[in-house]
Amino acid sequence: MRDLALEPLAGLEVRDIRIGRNGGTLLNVPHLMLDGPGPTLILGPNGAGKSLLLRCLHGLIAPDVGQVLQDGMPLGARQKAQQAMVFQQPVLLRRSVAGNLDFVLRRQGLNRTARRARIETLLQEGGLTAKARQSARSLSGGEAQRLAILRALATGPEILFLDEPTSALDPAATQTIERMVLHASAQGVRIVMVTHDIGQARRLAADVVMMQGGRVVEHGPASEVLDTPRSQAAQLYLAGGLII
Ligand SMILES: Nc1ncnc2c1ncn2[C@@H]1O[C@H](COP(=O)(O)OP(=O)(O)OP(=O)(O)O)[C@@H](O)[C@H]1O
Repeated sequence: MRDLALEPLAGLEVRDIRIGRNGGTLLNVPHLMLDGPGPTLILGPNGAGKSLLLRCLHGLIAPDVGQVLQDGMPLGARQKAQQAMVFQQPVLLRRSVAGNLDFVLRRQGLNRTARRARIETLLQEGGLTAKARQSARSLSGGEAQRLAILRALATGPEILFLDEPTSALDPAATQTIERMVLHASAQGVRIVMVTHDIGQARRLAADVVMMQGGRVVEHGPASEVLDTPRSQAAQLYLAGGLII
């Protein structure tokens, strides 16, 4: 486990990334630094470029120009191996709940005894102990998302990206996942999460990135961005105005 007193969270920096398609700009971020304690919540209307930014940060998409740096180093295999991502629709293997976790732990080279112990801890963290032998495909939406998060955490990431992980879930399931996210954050994992839910941003975020039209229109402490937004785009979005 990371010693939080000695070791700061892994930092992310965006340097002038741009993505264009068919003559239009999908993403244009001159600079963005995520080096605070987090969690960072990315907010904005549909099509604002939130998922694209997340995918760039995770190295799933290479920008046309520009760079993403992790702790000052360009994203390479080593940096990507320190990151994990959870999608809106959890992607699970056709195995048991425990089998899904065992799969990633095996790839990390853990022996059988170590894997068992780690699986037990993870299942407890996610409240899935009773479902260990059940097929992952038979889980409810909230349970499946919990397992997806546990599997992402099983790799021991320094950075966890989450793309609207609770958008299809009810308040109770959302609350469980928010607790898991905050727990991971407290353990020293940098959290970068996309949401449409302003309440969720208030509950979780240390800092908020507000996006519109492929651009970051505001980034700052959650209280500042959510309570006293400077940009008109953020003011409208937070007031529930229709941004078309
Ligand atoms: N591979 C691609 N090719 C072309 N256009 C794309 C591609 N991926 C995303 N886009 C476009 O880029 C824009 C931003 O998409 P993105 O998925 O990042 O939005 P978002 O803010 O996450 O929206 P939502 O809240 O609806 O998920 C959209 O107009 C989308 O259609």
